[in-house]
Amino acid sequence: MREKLNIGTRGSALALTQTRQIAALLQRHYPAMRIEVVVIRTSGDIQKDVPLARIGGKGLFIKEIEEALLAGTVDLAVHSMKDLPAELPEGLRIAAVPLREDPRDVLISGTGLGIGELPAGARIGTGSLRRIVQLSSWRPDLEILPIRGNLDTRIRKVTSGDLDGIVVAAAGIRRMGWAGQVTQFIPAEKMLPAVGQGVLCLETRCGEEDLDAGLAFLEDERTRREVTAERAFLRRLGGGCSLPVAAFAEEREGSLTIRGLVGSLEKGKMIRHELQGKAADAADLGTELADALLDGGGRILLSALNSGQP
Ligand SMILES: NCc1[nH]cc(CCC(=O)O)c1CC(=O)O
Repeated sequence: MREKLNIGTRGSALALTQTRQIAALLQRHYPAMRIEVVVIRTSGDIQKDVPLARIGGKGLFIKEIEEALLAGTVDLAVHSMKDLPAELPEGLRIAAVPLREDPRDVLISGTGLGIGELPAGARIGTGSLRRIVQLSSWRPDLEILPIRGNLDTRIRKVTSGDLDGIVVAAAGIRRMGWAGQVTQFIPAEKMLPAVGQGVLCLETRCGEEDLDAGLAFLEDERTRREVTAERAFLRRLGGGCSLPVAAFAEEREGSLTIRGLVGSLEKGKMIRHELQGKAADAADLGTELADALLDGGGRILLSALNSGQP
């Protein structure tokens, strides 16, 4: 392995925690290596107050980090897989996919009541179309309010009483060591996770085989196949993280089950589908699931979304 490694990351508390965890694993594996964490500001960090669904671009938390990779300023980038668009820029690759953290969403509520028990009109914060669609299908009587910002500022909206609850990813909460604040771990049946949720992505430049070989000890092959299926699904739908779509693959004993969902702007309306097949055919299963959803009404839902009609 190399003598020196520059790792690029966003500067949010969660991104830094994730990156430092990877850096610590690398340092333990390569005690003599000099590792530097380089913080890079991304467009997503700069445009802090604009709802993500409105900015709508793909890879807002990624772009500047990928530019630094391509320019050689950093040799490795650590991202949340969920923030990574389906298509990678020419010249970059996913070198390693570590073991998936908890893929579920969680509710943090001030009163300790779960989604099923919240009173009508309870004010719940989330900016993600995927969560809005599934929440309003489950509990059309809740008031859903857009929020953005880092995890700690979101949690403060609950402790201050501004909101009755927020829905965020379990993985971020667990990595920060805040699982004690969770009111409810929401089962995937009720809230299908985003493509890649709970997974980290180690991205490098193509053609640096020594580096990729040196990172291989961090790879979890099962997580890689699950993410391969989910990202093939996303690619077929043409998506980034701002579409109201969800997909969640789970591998057991060589068999892969992938569940997908496409939502609409019409309150609570969504379509779901599920496929099972050989784990070795992960990418094909994801693509097939996307086609089944597109043909089963998803194409109309997504085109209405692009034209701004409900
Ligand atoms: N930029 C949003 C984002 N990207 C990754 C995570 C959580 C960690 C993960 O899913 O791996 C979050 C925050 C959230 O959705 O609560």
